[in-house]
Amino acid sequence: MSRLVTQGLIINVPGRGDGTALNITIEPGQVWGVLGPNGAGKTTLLHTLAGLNSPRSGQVLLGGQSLETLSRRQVAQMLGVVFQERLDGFPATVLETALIGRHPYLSPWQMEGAADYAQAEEALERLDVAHLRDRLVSTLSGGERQRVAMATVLTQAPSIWLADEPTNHLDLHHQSVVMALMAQQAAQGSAVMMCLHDLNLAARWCDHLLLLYPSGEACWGARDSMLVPSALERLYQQRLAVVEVEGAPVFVPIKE
Ligand SMILES: Nc1ncnc2c1ncn2[C@@H]1O[C@H](COP(=O)(O)OP(=O)(O)OP(=O)(O)O)[C@@H](O)[C@H]1O
Repeated sequence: MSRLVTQGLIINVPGRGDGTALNITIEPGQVWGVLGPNGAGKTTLLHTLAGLNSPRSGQVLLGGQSLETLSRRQVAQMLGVVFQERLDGFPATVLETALIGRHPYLSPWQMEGAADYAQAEEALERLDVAHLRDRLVSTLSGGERQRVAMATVLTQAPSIWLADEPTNHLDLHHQSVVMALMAQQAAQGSAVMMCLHDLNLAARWCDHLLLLYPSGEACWGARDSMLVPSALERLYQQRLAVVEVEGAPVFVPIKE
């Protein structure tokens, strides 16, 4: 299992000062949530951790090796990304899309085998989209597409998950399904980091949080040390009321 480490990482958000250098270790078994308002740089951070954006300075280590020294194939065998925006215009069925998750393990012209199909079909079941296996992804609803994207990364079976708003478009039940899946992946030894807009899902399911401010300032640590109402109010520029439900805090915006 691999850990993800950032050393003095400054993400490159155009026109913004450097802010806080990120020195973070995401250990196998941990579930990290990245919180911050629109434009704070959450997606930029995730893309930088995946090697899709270059950092302004510092570096990212994947399984002890600098991301820059690894091939895309090596990266894809360790790290899976659930993107916020997807180009689903390519005409592929749900099953064909999930099978893309096996490509990092196949040689260029190798066809997927029975074990690859079994893994993809199991992932589709897990995300409640098996009944859609022969449908074109372009014909699916927003929530169905989101679940297919999750199933594709589950088929990839990465030891590090980076998920950008994985509960986007999902109804309440499927939000829980996805968060439980992330927790289960971590319990099985993966390291998970996800950007979330829902503070309450983060409070319930994440064990570590990174708060990212629009200035580039950041702080991170164990969940309970980060869920400080005054810090969250400053983060979102929004007054909050806090109640406790089933042992977890629930944050509600106060009507101004
Ligand atoms: N190519 C670009 N050129 C100029 N500015 C950019 C570019 N890409 C991103 N930005 C800016 O960088 C900032 C961070 O964007 P990013 O998408 O990382 O934020 P975010 O925290 O994920 O936001 P959201 O919550 O809205 O998804 C934003 O202000 C965005 O407009």
